[in-house]
Amino acid sequence: MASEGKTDPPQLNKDTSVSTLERMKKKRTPSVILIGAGMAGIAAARTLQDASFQVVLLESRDRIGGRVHTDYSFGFPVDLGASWLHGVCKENPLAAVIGRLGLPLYRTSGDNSVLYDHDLESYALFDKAGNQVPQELVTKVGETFEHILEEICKVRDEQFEDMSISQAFSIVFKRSPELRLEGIAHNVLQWYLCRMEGWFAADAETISAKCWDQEELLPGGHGLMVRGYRPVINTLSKGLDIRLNHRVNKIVRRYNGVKVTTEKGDTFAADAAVIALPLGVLKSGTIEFEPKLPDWKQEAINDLGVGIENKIILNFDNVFWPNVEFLGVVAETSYGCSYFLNLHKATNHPVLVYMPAGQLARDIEKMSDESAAKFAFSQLQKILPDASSPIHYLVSRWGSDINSLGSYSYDIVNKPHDLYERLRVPLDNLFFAGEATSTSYPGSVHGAYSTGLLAAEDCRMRVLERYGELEHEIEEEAPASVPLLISRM
Ligand SMILES: Cc1cc2nc3c(=O)[nH]c(=O)nc-3n(C[C@H](O)[C@H](O)[C@H](O)COP(=O)(O)OP(=O)(O)OC[C@H]3O[C@@H](n4cnc5c(N)ncnc54)[C@H](O)[C@@H]3O)c2cc1C
Repeated sequence: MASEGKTDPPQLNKDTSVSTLERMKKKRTPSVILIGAGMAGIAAARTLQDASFQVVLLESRDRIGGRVHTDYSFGFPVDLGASWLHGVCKENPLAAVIGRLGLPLYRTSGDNSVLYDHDLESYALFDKAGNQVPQELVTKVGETFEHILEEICKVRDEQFEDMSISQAFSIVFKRSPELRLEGIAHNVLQWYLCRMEGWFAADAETISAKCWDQEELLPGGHGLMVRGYRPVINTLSKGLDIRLNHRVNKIVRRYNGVKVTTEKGDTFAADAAVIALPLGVLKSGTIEFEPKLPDWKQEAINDLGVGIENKIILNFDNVFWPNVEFLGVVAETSYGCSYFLNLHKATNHPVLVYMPAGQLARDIEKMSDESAAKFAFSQLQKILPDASSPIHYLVSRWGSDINSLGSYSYDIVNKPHDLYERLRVPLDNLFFAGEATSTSYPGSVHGAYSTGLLAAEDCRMRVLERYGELEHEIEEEAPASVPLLISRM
């Protein structure tokens, strides 16, 4: 049992007879400690509790959900963290939960598109003087941007060494000077780059050209969770033993179990632990592991990238902007560009969401909330000089929040894509989950969810195997054995 206090899991004496041992094995309920009550930790806890494990979930914040954070202070839900379901299709690991809850989705893009694709989305882009960029030009530059990305794939396939997306851009421009656009078209191209940087929460100078497209894109396009992500978290966490304000700072692993200690000195012991902490927290070195993590695991933590994207949510008393999904300001550099998601389209509430990423997000985090909101509003005034001031605002700080220390993971230049898998691989009775352990869907909610399920299953198998219960389970549940398909006799 995972118990608070200074208890270790039961130790077996050397002279324990086999029959006593057998009885102990049968009597004990397998136990697990989950660390981090984000989507991954909650998914793992739910699965293990449903598999009759004794479960305790330790969470450092005074709330659950982690980087899923729906705020209700405006009188309606708005997401400060994740807000899209990437891949509105039945193959999405979260589709069943979302479907069962009847939660509405608002699609902002079509099949097989990443967020910076232009199809199906409606944009209104403006220059710094407030002149709207003609729509044909926006579409045309969008096509050029896609063409450049195709050329980037050719360039990187020819080279052994990795390079950044911005280096790859330069090579493509040298080879095909006609793709290097001028004037306002150049600025629109920078805006597309700015959207791409938002997707990775990182600057083009750091994103790997070899790996930028390695994640798996589910079909169905991207759907905004109209009522926020919170109902999903609430449903999955029902009935779990969650201890809020429990910041873990030490994890000890022994052959017969794990011991987890919090900042306040509370100790929990169990057969196994699932670590579902953000990559940024693991990178910070604030969690002591005993014994130390092996080099290959520590390298995965060090070498995976973690980017920053934030949201500055502006609530107005009326809608005075065009009826499009995205409003954007184009500029000479991607750093100078900006965009707003028009939540009014999806939710009917007069809300615009400003979303800076990479260095810009880092710079804005240095400001007070008030200054950050003013900055976002000043960007809006470039488009609409007569814009009325927001009545409320919310500002996220995912980069400096000690509970996240970053928004989500991405592939940095010169580092292999298999780092996600290395981060996931268990160490004895320690299992790892979280978006940064997902090779297929890193940086997403459904990715975090599926890693939680996977870690739970690995944990269940290992712990039950240890107690010899897996054999019984298999005997009981699958009496008629199905022959294995063996291709070589
Ligand atoms: C601004 C933003 C926008 C995003 N947009 C989208 C989107 O539209 N769609 C999408 O699919 N994904 C999006 N994402 C990514 C998505 O939110 C994450 O991939 C996912 O929520 C991560 O879940 P997780 O369980 O891996 O980590 P987390 O949700 O971060 O959970 C980890 C938990 O560990 C806790 N913790 C930290 N330190 C400790 C400690 N020492 N002891 C105990 N607990 C600790 C944290 O408080 C947290 O609750 C976005 C993220 C951000 C920040």
